[in-house]
Amino acid sequence: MELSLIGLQGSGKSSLVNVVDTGAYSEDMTTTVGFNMRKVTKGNVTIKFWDLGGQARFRSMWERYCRVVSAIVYAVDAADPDNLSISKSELHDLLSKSSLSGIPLLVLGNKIDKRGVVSEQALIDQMGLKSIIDREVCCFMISCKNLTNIDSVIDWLVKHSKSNS
Ligand SMILES: Nc1nc2c(ncn2[C@@H]2O[C@H](COP(=O)(O)OP(=O)(O)OP(=O)(O)O)[C@@H](O)[C@H]2O)c(=O)[nH]1
Ligand SMILES: [Mg+2]
Repeated sequence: MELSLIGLQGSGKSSLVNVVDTGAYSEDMTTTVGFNMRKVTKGNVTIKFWDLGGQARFRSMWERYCRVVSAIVYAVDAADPDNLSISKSELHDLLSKSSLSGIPLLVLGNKIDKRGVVSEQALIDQMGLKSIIDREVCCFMISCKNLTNIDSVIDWLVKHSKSNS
């Protein structure tokens, strides 16, 4: 299956691929320029991750990398409330593209190991997730650093690879 990883810069997309692949968190990640592709095998499922750059100059290419995927994973820095409104508008812009209609969405509130994290309910509210009604939407609060809920993420991905490929 193919997946795309979207979200603002610094939300933890590359950290997530790393943790899902190797089970280990590394502090010294560098910002993704353009995109990276990484294939990860979990059990008998091979997942091709399109890990996209989150900086503003790369956001216009998100849609192109989402067209063929079985699911879109959208990472949010849950410890940075100031970023939620821009994160919300970028998400809703992306989902408004007709080429992406119906593709399941997994929203991840990352960095819950930090202080000042928003609650899952607040994240759902502030990201406007309840208004997304044209597809399946799921939300988990995670920490790549402490490996919190990474197993739930992997279960969700594996489940969606079976039903969609
Ligand atoms: N405390 C904490 N820091 C994290 C966590 N996940 C990622 N980070 C840190 O957040 C920073 C950005 O992580 P990246 O994985 O590079 O973020 P990205 O979304 O790939 O960013 P771009 O490639 O620029 O779009 C890095 O310094 C990570 O170490 C987490 O769960 N907890
Ligand atoms: Mg990155």
